[in-house]
Amino acid sequence: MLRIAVPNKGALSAPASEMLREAGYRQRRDTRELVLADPENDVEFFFLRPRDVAVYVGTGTVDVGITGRDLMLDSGADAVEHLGLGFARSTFRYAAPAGPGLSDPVTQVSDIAGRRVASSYTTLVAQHLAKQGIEPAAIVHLDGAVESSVRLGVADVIADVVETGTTLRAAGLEVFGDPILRSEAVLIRQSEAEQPAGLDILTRRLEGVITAREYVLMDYVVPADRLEEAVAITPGKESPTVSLQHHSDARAVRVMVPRSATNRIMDALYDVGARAIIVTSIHASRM
Ligand SMILES: Nc1ncnc2c1ncn2[C@@H]1O[C@H](COP(=O)(O)OP(=O)(O)OP(=O)(O)O)[C@@H](O)[C@H]1O
Ligand SMILES: O=P(O)(O)OC[C@H]1O[C@H](OP(=O)(O)OP(=O)(O)O)[C@H](O)[C@@H]1O
Ligand SMILES: [Mg+2]
Repeated sequence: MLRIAVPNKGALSAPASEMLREAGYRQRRDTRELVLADPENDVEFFFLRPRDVAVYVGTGTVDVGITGRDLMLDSGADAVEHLGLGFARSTFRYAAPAGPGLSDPVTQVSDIAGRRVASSYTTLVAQHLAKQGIEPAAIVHLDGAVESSVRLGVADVIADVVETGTTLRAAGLEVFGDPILRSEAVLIRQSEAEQPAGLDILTRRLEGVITAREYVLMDYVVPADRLEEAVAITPGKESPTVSLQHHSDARAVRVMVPRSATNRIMDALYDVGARAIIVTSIHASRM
């Protein structure tokens, strides 16, 4: 039975369970449940703190887990990324007070030398600064609400998860330097261990959900002499399916296109003479 760790709280918890449910697995109804067996699919779920998922996977106590790339790297656990899951995307960045009237502002990474940095991801920060030869005065570990640390006087700079930037702005902070890391939810497994039985099925199922989320199905009709132009716009994941229209010699095309580009592609297809362009959501897929 494949043992899968899933975050029990926080930003990753609901979308992780949602993805597993879409992939056909049982998920808990009550957030206090800590273990859930799904014998039909030969898997067992362990609901653990997001930070602890990599620790359990790294020691082999569970076979695989869902966590954030940032959390996995910060944990130092003996685990590797098996599959990017495409949700909980964020950046991990430095930020400091900004604006006119600051006597000695921090505006670039080298300015961190001699200052105090607060973060929940102190291993990531220490590694990043060490690599650049920058010595901070201190790296202060906080559990959360790191954005408040500067105002409250325990740090001069923070390194934290940024998605929309709303939390930073509310705290009067501004990012500086390049992102330390781009993160998303990932499925992880132990580094050197043999692939556990059942992981291939879980992987295909999750990939199926990701594809169904990222792509739509597009159908259109195009005059035969413009087919090549249309296919150049919609090359598909592998290749489009082209058939003959029944009452004319126009071509009917069915192809997968990235959901985010749907309208741009429809405009471009229209310009090369395609009509009856219809977009359909993909409910499930196995590529
Ligand atoms: N606003 C956000 N947008 C996208 N991803 C986020 C956001 N906040 C956190 N994450 C991601 O979620 C993971 C951390 O989750 P979360 O913040 O729930 O854990 P935690 O801070 O350790 O736990 P908690 O805050 O519940 O004590 C990281 O991978 C992080 O990149
Ligand atoms: O850029 P934004 O869209 O504002 O999102 C980023 C914020 O979301 C997370 O906080 P969370 O809610 O997990 O609280 P925490 O800091 O207490 O962990 C993260 O730690 C940032 O504070
Ligand atoms: Mg958090």
